[in-house]
Amino acid sequence: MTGPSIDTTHIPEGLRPLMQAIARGGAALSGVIRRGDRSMGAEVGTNSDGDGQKRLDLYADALFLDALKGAGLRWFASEERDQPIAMQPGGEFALAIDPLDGSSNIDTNVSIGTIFAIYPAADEAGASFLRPARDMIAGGYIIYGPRCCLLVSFGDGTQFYTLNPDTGGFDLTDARVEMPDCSFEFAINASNYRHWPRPVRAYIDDCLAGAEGPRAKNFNMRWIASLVAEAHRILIRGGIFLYPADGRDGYQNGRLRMLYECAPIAMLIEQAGGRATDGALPILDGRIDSLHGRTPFVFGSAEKVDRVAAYHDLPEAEVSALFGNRGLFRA
Ligand SMILES: O=P(O)(O)OC[C@H]1O[C@](O)(COP(=O)(O)O)[C@@H](O)[C@@H]1O
Ligand SMILES: [Mg+2]
Ligand SMILES: [Mg+2]
Repeated sequence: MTGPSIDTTHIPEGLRPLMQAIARGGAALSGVIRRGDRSMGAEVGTNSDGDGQKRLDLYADALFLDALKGAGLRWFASEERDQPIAMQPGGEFALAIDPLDGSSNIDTNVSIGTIFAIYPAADEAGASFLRPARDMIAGGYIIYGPRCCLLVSFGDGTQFYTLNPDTGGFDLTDARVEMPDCSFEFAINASNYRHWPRPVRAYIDDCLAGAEGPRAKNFNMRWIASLVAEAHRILIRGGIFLYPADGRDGYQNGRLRMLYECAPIAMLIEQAGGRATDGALPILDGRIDSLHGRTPFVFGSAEKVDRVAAYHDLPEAEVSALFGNRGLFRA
């Protein structure tokens, strides 16, 4: 793939070819999404984890695999593939990707995205990916919304780029995003309330109790069902996102994947001044032990994420108390 890509002024030199390839892939995918071929939302298979795959999931996976050829990658791991793929033998980097995040929104023209994490390559694919999340060299996402934007962190702040429709390249919008916290919004799939662990129920109960409850504040709720879109909103105006473990079969570690969903989003959020945990411990302190492994995920404004962790430390009597009696958490 050739053509315009991304303003490289703030991108570390060694990562420029790879970031240019990712940007070209993202711009190309954005064009396909904009054209709106309705067959892209069709269910065409299932991945190794049993998740349904839409035509656009597989199209995006193939598109990025092709776009990243010759960009210094040794290993390519994708949500849509059972095993990593070997790329250039001398490549310096290993890239894990969720090529199309938020697939349930394809048909409805709601924002969807791509998430990626870049690690230093080891001789084996396993050693490249199954390592502490803090080894990540870069984490980022592309959001295909009313505007197409690319956010990336190389470990020194979070950078924000916007696709320029006139040039087809990504222009720098903000070299260092700082997440404000002007929002009392939480994002969680509330239909799973009955399956949540008690500390999560207690936290949400207290938000729902509003001005009359222990938080003494009215909260607002959002659930887009596209992790990238929730992350983008929270980076722009603050708030909190939770996808906890729950009692449903197969949800003992929640729904979201550590390698190519939670770890890169956690890096972007931390680097913008926020916090990202599994409910208690920082995601980036976690160690990935299987390619498609899941983790409970809580991220957003530091104070809100810390408060969720504190609910996990509450004595059982406090967690079970009706919100009005949860004395420790009066605003
Ligand atoms: O349908 P649910 O359970 O609310 O889950 C929504 C979550 O699932 C996801 O769509 C999973 O990602 P994929 O679409 O890449 O499988 C997230 O983007 C989103 O946060
Ligand atoms: Mg996803
Ligand atoms: Mg996906």
